[in-house]
Amino acid sequence: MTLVIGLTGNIATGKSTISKMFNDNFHIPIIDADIIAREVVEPGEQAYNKIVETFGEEILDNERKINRPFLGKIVFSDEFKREALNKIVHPEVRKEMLDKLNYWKSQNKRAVVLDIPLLFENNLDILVDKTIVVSADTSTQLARLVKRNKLTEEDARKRMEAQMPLHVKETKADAVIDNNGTVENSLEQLSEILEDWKVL
Ligand SMILES: CC(C)(COP(=O)(O)OP(=O)(O)OC[C@H]1O[C@@H](n2cnc3c(N)ncnc32)[C@H](O)[C@@H]1O)[C@@H](O)C(=O)NCCC(=O)NCCS
Ligand SMILES: Nc1ncnc2c1ncn2[C@@H]1O[C@H](COP(=O)(O)OP(=O)(O)OP(=O)(O)O)[C@@H](O)[C@H]1O
Repeated sequence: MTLVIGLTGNIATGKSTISKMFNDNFHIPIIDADIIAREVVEPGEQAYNKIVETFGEEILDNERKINRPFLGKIVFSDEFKREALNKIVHPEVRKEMLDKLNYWKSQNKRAVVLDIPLLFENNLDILVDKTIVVSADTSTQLARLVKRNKLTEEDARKRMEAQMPLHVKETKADAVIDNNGTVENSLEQLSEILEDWKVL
């Protein structure tokens, strides 16, 4: 039996940093919703065409690819526009994730990780056996987001507000990793969780 672990957290709390540990330290495969969400909107894909129809050609860059920072600014300032984008992208992401999950299950992997930022918002926790939330204080989250995405503080806050509050996610999770400290400290927490769940 493959243990399916759902990994989530809010933007810039460190979910990708923890996700990488599953592969690098424990050889557990990861299915990353953010990566799939990029692949399904490449030029020529069905979702790409629908996005251009809905948002217009002004969201394309000079290579006719989607200008992600620009589209981000639009959808994180308007929840109806965000909903419209989600409606186009999420079904495609879900399909791909399920295909990949079935593949890893067929390989009899002891565990597999579904790395999904909107796991609880979209009720995708029904797909997994256990959930882990990666947590960080709001101030840490904001600082990491401003630095990494080169956003203004106002734009960063808008992105943070587009997600379910972290403290609510924490109450829904089977385990929480406090990622305010060092990366090494978070690795120790992850290792303990996996030992607890008899994955190691
Ligand atoms: C708006 C877009 C173009 C911005 O792209 P950008 O490269 O700047 O960000 P990226 O995709 O790397 O996402 C960064 C983080 O933003 C948050 N986020 C992304 N989309 C959403 C959303 N629709 N609602 C809430 N939070 C979101 C997540 O925490 C994610 O990890 C892009 O995020 C997108 O297409 N979003 C819709 C699809 C989606 O929901 N993806 C998330 C996983 S399925
Ligand atoms: N424990 C830590 N100490 C210092 N910096 C960290 C730590 N964890 C993550 N970071 C940094 O914070 C930023 C956000 O981390 P990461 O990309 O892992 O977050 P994320 O939750 O996956 O974000 P997103 O939801 O946007 O995909 C990155 O620049 C990362 O290098």
